[in-house]
Amino acid sequence: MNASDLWPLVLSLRERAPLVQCITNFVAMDVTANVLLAAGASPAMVHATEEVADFVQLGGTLSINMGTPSPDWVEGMMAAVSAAQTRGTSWVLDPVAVGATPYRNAVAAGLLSFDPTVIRGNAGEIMTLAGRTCVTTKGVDSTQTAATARDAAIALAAERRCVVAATGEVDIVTDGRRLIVLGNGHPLMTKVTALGCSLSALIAAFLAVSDDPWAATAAATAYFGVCGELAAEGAAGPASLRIRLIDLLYSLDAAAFDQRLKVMA
Ligand SMILES: Nc1ncnc2c1ncn2[C@@H]1O[C@H](COP(=O)(O)OP(=O)(O)OP(=O)(O)O)[C@@H](O)[C@H]1O
Ligand SMILES: Cc1ncsc1CCO
Ligand SMILES: [Mg+2]
Repeated sequence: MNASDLWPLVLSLRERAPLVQCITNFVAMDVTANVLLAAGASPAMVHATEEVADFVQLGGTLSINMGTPSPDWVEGMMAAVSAAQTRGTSWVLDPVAVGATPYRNAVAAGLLSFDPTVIRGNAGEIMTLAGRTCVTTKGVDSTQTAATARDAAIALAAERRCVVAATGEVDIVTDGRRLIVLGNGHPLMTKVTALGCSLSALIAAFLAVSDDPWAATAAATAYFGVCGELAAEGAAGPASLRIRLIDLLYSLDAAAFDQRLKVMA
């Protein structure tokens, strides 16, 4: 995998503007919708139990994020993933802070039973889902490095027959057989909330433009990492990083992507 394998998916996304249905948390909604629009996708934040299954029939992909769960929202998530499974819709699970509380663990287990196409989490979340740790997550932020999560990510992907992305200082994307390690991004990205949540939704957008969920997840993660790194380098702090990231997702060109992409393995 290199830039010339991944970049065509970025172009497809910009050309095709796929619909991405998101049930995400209160913190992430605005930045997620803006990230998707800047990258060329068409976001819809739709969570009411009464309409989520009908919305799935419109033919978009789906991103489910359990960052601020409550019973009525979880009911909507379950109705959406059930409809997605029946229709064969590709969907992404972001298991925010799984391991932190019994409630979150139960929500994650319920969602997992509907076979996500991709699970994207930080290292602590991926290790928890793989049964490698008890409570090592510090709320929504990870206390683990993605490199530590490598074996857990492979095991989880194989067990669940899905793609797993474990993000952090390096990003690992695996389907249990194939593995790519991406070295882009910047530590300042951890000072902006919900960038991981936004990446999960961006992965859902890329799922719409590729038949290979592993390649789609790698492309989304690489593109986001390169844009985040470039955004951080010119930023005065977290707030300007956020704005610059949205601009770069909109304007990044093939030459800059090619020059910056760090495929480490
Ligand atoms: N130390 C770091 N160095 C470089 N890039 C990083 C670092 N930590 C996170 N990133 C990048 O930030 C983005 C979000 O990943 P992260 O693992 O922080 O998600 P998260 O913990 O789920 O975030 P959130 O819950 O706030 O949405 C990814 O693109 C990742 O590569
Ligand atoms: C800060 C925060 N709290 C619940 S979800 C969320 C966004 C980052 O995951
Ligand atoms: Mg997260």
